[in-house]
Amino acid sequence: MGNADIGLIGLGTMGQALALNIAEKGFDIAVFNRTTAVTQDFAAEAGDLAARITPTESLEDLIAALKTPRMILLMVPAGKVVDQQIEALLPLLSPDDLLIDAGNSDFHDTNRRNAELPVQFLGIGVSGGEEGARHGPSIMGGGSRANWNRAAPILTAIAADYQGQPCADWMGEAGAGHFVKTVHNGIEYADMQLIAEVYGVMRDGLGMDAAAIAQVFERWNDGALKSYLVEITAKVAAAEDSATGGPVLDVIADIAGQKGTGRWTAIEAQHLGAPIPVIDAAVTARNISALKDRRTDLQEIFGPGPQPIAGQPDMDLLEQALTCGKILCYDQGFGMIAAASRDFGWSLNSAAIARVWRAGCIIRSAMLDDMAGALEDQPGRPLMAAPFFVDWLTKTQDALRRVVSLAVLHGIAVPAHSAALAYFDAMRTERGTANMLQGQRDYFGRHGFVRLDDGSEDQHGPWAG
Ligand SMILES: NC(=O)C1=CN([C@@H]2O[C@H](COP(=O)(O)OP(=O)(O)OC[C@H]3O[C@@H](n4cnc5c(N)ncnc54)[C@H](OP(=O)(O)O)[C@@H]3O)[C@@H](O)[C@H]2O)C=CC1
Ligand SMILES: O=C(CO)[C@H](O)[C@H](O)COP(=O)(O)O
Repeated sequence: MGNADIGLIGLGTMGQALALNIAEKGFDIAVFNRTTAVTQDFAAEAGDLAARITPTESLEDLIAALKTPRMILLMVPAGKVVDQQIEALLPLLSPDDLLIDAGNSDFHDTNRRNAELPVQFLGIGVSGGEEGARHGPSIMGGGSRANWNRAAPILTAIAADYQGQPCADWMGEAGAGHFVKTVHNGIEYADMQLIAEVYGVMRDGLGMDAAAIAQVFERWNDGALKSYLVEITAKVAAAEDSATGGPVLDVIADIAGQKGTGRWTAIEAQHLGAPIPVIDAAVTARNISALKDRRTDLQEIFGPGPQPIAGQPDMDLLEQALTCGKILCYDQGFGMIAAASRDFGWSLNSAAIARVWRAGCIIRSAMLDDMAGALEDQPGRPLMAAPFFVDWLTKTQDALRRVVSLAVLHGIAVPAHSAALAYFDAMRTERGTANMLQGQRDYFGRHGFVRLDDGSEDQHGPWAG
């Protein structure tokens, strides 16, 4: 039996940063990577922390380096790689040993692994990118409470700290942690898309250059929108390209990558019947961004969409529209979490989730603390019905309406803002238009409808013949 408190497999961007973080917090860690040279370089560059790190070159050596019962964290790409890695480990493990999958796994896979594996298992969502992993990520745990309690001393020690509280918590059984991380990433996509749309209005509608745009986002980061994403937006906009001397932004191709978690959120929301149109719009916007050739062709046919907006730029209007869109996007994310909690029997605690997202993760923001408070005060109620957010939505909805109108009239695509506004209007409309859908369904398929006047079900209209 070895001395290491935990093992880590996968010394990529996240694995290396997590391993150093774990060592820095005083835990002995043994590490293994498929490519041995990476392990050797990592150990050689670990500096003062090297004393707490045991580099190993085979899974057998890794296992031998660990205290029993063992705890091993996997930080490898999601999907087949996780299954293959687990398969390779299983013959070396005992039933009490605990495997922790810390990558961005599909929560359905985590449900399956949790049910099937002959060892202990946790699926945890880790957010914060490389910097977060190194100095304090946000951690969303899923699996049995007992297994969480086993890993919690290490996971809470390495997590981000929000005013003395660790941003690491148990979300629920089985795949609950990876589910919450998936929704986190869906919100991340939406938050980023809302920001990118405001950038588009500034650049294409108002003719602002990257430096001016950077200054606006920097200022906004002192207000209601204070957040990591707004902070880095200002930095991205301000950065200079060494080759051209111009803004880096101007040389970055307008084609967004995506590894799939935003798409998973959109797909899962459809299964749950949970409306998340801002997240859907953000995923679709990334898909459209990838159709560069088609966009180039169509611009030649129709001419460019965006036209200059005349008049004085009103940055306050944009700030309020972005704030309004953001609140509505989070309302949708927490609505989806509530739907999953009901359907999967997970008892997900929305306020606790908001608390875990307050620091360390990519979507961390000042507003998440207000959200945690609002969700705590009114469990089971939508975020947008909480008095604090009712005030915000009341005072910013007009700006959202005006920015969407201006953008639409000037050919600037703002799908996430438009989706947020349509959601707001639809959600506060008691008498919607689905009576027409029901009439159509009954007309062509005798699907039946409910009568409003007496509540009778499976009624049919007078269209037979
Ligand atoms: N990057 C980020 O910001 C974040 C990433 N994540 C998630 O963390 C996980 C790791 O991401 P990241 O560190 O960025 O990825 P990297 O690509 O930087 O590293 C991948 C690691 O997995 C190992 N690996 C790849 N394929 C295999 C395989 N077939 N068998 C064994 N080992 C393999 C690589 O080893 P080798 O050196 O041999 O190639 C490497 O150590 C992913 O699930 C990702 O989605 C989560 C939050 C944030
Ligand atoms: O999980 C993350 C942040 O929270 C990862 O950075 C993830 O890769 C981001 O998603 P995508 O690559 O699809 O933009």
